Amino acid sequence: MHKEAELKINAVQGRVVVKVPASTANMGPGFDSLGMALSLYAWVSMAPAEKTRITLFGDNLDGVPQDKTNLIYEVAQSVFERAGAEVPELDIGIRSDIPLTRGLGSSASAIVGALFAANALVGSPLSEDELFQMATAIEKHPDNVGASIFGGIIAAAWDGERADYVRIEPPAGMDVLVAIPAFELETKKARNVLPKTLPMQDAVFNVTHSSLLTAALFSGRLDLLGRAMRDKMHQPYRAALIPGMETILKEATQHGALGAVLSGAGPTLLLLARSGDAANEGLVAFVRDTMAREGIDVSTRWLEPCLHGPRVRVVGFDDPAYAMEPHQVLALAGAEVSV
Ligand SMILES: Nc1ncnc2c1ncn2[C@@H]1O[C@H](COP(=O)(O)OP(=O)(O)OP(=O)(O)O)[C@@H](O)[C@H]1O
Ligand SMILES: N[C@@H](CCO)C(=O)O
Repeated sequence: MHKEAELKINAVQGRVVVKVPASTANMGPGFDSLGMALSLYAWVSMAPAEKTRITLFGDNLDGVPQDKTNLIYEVAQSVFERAGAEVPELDIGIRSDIPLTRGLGSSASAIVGALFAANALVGSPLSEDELFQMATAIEKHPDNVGASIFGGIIAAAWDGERADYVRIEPPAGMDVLVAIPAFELETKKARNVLPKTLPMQDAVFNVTHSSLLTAALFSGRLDLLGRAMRDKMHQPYRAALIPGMETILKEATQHGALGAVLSGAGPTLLLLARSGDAANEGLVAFVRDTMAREGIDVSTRWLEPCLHGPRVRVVGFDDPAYAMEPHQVLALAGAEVSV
């Protein structure tokens, strides 16, 4: 049992609300390593209860379980177990602007939201690093969870036992265009199409380009992104699952993008562009037209890198918001950018 937890169990008398950013993983060649937090969010509210209740809020959570098989409930229990606390019944509210199974880190945001909410609920006995280690062990790749926890860009490596990372401040003046196809693609399916081994020359291509990309991001060399974001490890194998992707990745820089990649395991495509560039409208049209020619409905959205990780707010018993239903607290949280 975690000693501090013995003293602090149920230290929070109220409801915890956590706001977590979405994330994009890989950034092209940095497979399972490079991630960036995005200005799109999910919220988790959590309070002890007599009987478990899980309330879903918004349009993006269709099919998410509302019983104890829910990912957020399960992850919360792993925090209590680690901390030596017992909170078997929970009142959980979930709201998400991050579409599920689209390559924008919805599962990572749920895991991170659950870890931070449960930890806060029992008095924060686990450090940020412990939460990052747990998140990585659950999600299996640190790029999404690292970005959601630390914000900005992270370069991470996990050897199956410990994950290490360095956070990079995103270069200024860079906007993010996401093109989200109307169809779902589970990470599991998109990993199953990858080969078990790679030709040496492709492995070398990825190591060199991932290093170049990390250094370019670190030093603000936006001019290098188009070439540095090329990949031979996963995108060529996943292209068959996402009609239009190959053309967009190949031609995006001719339409003004700094670089273009598959976001995480897809199917969302992510394009980096200079903020306020006159070419940006044309870039959106190029992406939409290319996908339309393949018969794919796509919704496009401009985002920014998110510079922070989870925002945690405790709604105490005397807070008027405490009497609200979880979804009302989450509606409130959605309106309050400071949460
Ligand atoms: N807020 C949530 N609450 C509970 N479960 C969730 C939540 N968000 C995501 N999940 C679970 O995660 C699954 C999606 O995970 P998956 O890894 O396939 O996609 P993703 O995380 O959106 O994409 P990627 O990992 O490529 O960025 C959902 O089907 C659901 O089971
Ligand atoms: N790095 C992972 C991200 C998915 O969560 C992949 O591309 O499979």
